[in-house]
This record gives sequence, structure tokens and C-alpha cells, in this order.
Amino acid sequence: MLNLSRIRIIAIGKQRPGWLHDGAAMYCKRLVGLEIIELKDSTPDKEAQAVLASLKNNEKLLLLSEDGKHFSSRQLANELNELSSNRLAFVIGGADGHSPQLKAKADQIISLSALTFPHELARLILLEQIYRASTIIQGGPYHRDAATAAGKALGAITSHQ
Ligand SMILES: C[S@@+](CC[C@H](N)C(=O)[O-])C[C@H]1O[C@@H](n2cnc3c(N)ncnc32)[C@H](O)[C@@H]1O
Repeated sequence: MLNLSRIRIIAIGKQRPGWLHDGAAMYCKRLVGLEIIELKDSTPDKEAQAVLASLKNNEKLLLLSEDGKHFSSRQLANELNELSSNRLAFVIGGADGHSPQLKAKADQIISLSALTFPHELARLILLEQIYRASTIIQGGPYHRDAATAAGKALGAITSHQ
């Protein structure tokens, strides 16, 4: 079980009003206890200092970066479940990404895709994936594996033959 009150998102830059903000707010309502803090955008080195200064004791540093490790949603749920005895801080970078020094200090670098997203979209996708992970860990019906959906579609086709 994910303890959401031990999970934070540290975001460089603000989320402006608009549909990304509304989408993020919807997932935040489902993720009661999860905290988001926003740090001022500047240079990657200064942003790194601000991130490190805002980390709590024994908080795992999970950086979001397109060049990080790729996970399926189930793999990410397993990873978060394994880390769930720790405090977790997901960090979303600014326009120029994370400094190499911050990357060297990370406990994990997580890629949401090889594509580059604006930071506000990365935040929304991350929130959705944390929500998805929490439902996978709880065994809820929200997540459906591609193989399961394909199997159902195949079953529907073969039952009509
Ligand atoms: C506009 S992107 C920065 C792109 C920049 N080229 C870089 O070196 O990271 C802003 C932030 O959004 C997040 N982000 C964007 N695309 C991502 C992806 N595919 N996977 C994980 N995080 C992503 C990262 O935290 C990134 O630092």
C-alpha cells in the first residue's frame, strides 16, 4: 500500500491555470496526502541546490527525465511498492532539465517516455501514473494490461466465429 502522505512532488516552476492545471487537480483529489511543492525556476545548478535543500531526511530522490529508466505501469507500481517504506520525492525539472550533479545524487531516474514533455504535462502524467500505481498495488480495476485487453478482444472475435 502506498502511503501518499510520504510522497511529494517537487516541481521546478509553477503550473499555470488551464487544462493541465485542472487535470492535475483532479488527480490530486484522488491522491489525498500527496504534497506538491513548487520551486522557482532559474539555472539547473541553482535549481539543484534548491531541490537538495528542500529534501527531508531519508527522502529518496526520484528524478523525472526523458533519459531515465523506462518502466511499464506495473513495473513502476512494483518499484514504488518496494520503496514505500521510505519518503519519496519525485522531482520534475525546469526548461533545461536537471543538472548532472543532481542526476548523480538521484536514487532513481524515471523516464515517462523517450519523448520530451513540457514540465506541466510531465506533472499531470506523473500524477496519473502514481494514481495508477496505487490502484495496481490495491488490486483495483482502474488499470488494465494491454495483454488483457488484447486477450478480451481476441475472445470476442473467436466467440463470433
Ligand atoms: C521541458 S522538460 C526539460 C527538457 C530538457 N531537455 C532536459 O534535459 O530534461 C522539463 C522537465 O519535464 C520532465 N519531463 C519531460 N519529459 C519527460 C519524460 N519523457 N520523462 C520524464 N520526465 C520528463 C523532466 O523532469 C524535465 O526536466
